[in-house]
Amino acid sequence: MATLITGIGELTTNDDERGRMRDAAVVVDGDVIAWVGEASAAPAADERVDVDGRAVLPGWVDSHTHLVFAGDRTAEFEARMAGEAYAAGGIGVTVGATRAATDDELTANLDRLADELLRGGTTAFETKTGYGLTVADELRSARIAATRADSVTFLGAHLVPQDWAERGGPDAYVDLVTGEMLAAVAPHVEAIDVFCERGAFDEAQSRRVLEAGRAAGLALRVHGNQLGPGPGVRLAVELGAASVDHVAFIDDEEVRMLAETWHGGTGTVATVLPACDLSTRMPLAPARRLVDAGAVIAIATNCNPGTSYTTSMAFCVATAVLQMGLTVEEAVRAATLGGAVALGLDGDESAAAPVRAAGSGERGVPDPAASRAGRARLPLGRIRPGARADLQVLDAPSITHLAYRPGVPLTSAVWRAGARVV
Ligand SMILES: N=CN[C@@H](CCC(=O)O)C(=O)O
Ligand SMILES: [Zn+2]
Repeated sequence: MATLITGIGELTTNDDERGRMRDAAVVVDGDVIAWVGEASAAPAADERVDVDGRAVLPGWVDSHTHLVFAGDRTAEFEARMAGEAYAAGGIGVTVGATRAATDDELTANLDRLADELLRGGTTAFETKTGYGLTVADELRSARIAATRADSVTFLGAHLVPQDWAERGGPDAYVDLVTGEMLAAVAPHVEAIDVFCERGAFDEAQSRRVLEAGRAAGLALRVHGNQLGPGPGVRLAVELGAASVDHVAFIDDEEVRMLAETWHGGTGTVATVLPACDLSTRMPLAPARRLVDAGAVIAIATNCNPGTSYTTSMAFCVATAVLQMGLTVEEAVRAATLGGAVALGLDGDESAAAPVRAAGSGERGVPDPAASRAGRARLPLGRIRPGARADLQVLDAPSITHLAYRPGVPLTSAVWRAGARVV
């Protein structure tokens, strides 16, 4: 059934050919965008929805979340607001609660947060394992994640579990992550990630994890330069990662390296996580410097109970404009198309492929076994014919109101894969 969405005062397409349009209309047919143009030239459709001059933009694509977890870290947050610094060890609190939770409890929590994302206009999201840290718990986390996420990332290298201190320590745990754990989880995920940071995994351990993931045909992601300067950005660029995330402590040379990855058509996305920077009282990632240098950025929530317990992409976009110096257009593009590019789901050759042969500039061919069931992937992040029909309506005349009226829930209607869900 085809639906004509008309009366669009301002349409943000992210499509280089169409840009931002006034007095526009969109036809949704099945799960795809079938037509985009001037409302006055719109074709007939089975159903008609008039948004009465409101702004329409693509659904948010949240490319960095940790939604398979149990428990709460309010006490840690209160201590942080009283001056205590964030430390990776807090992850262990959530690991304990997650291991103790049933599948139903983890699924219910994921559903609660996925529904919250949707109500806020997020029509596609990635989520990670990483609070199980045993083969069985990482495998069940990946399976539960796959029930709702558009992309799943294996983060067995999130923290060295306490019980490994006397079982050979970090290197022995990395043997498990890159061996039995990866073999079990790889068929259920699209990417592998590592927390390359003091208190988590060092450069050599991170390299081992990423190289094992690449050999399994997975896309690479890195939690890098979050708590201080470190090897994460350089490692991500060297190994052809799809994204390096956090990048709060990054120097001019690392900014240049990230921008340079895009000179050959593919590249490593720099994902900024504003809500996490604020919640951990860390410096905000230099999004303005990254964009000015020609890097491709994404904005994501990093929703997790430890450092960023929010599902609001609108809050992250407003913060990116008000505090990180981005224009509204840049922030909206980073929170939609940027996320899609980071996930290799924007449908364009220019995107970071799920797997990129390191250093060669060539695209690796994703190992079909590495992505779940080889599901057909409609392009995300743009409103143009052939894209998945993911769009949101703002109760506002323009996207500027996302920053002009920060904290106000402006998303008033959402279509996901052609179905109206809000
Ligand atoms: N830094 C690593 N992982 C999460 C934090 C996880 C936690 O503290 O529970 C992050 O991206 O911020
Ligand atoms: Zn994270």
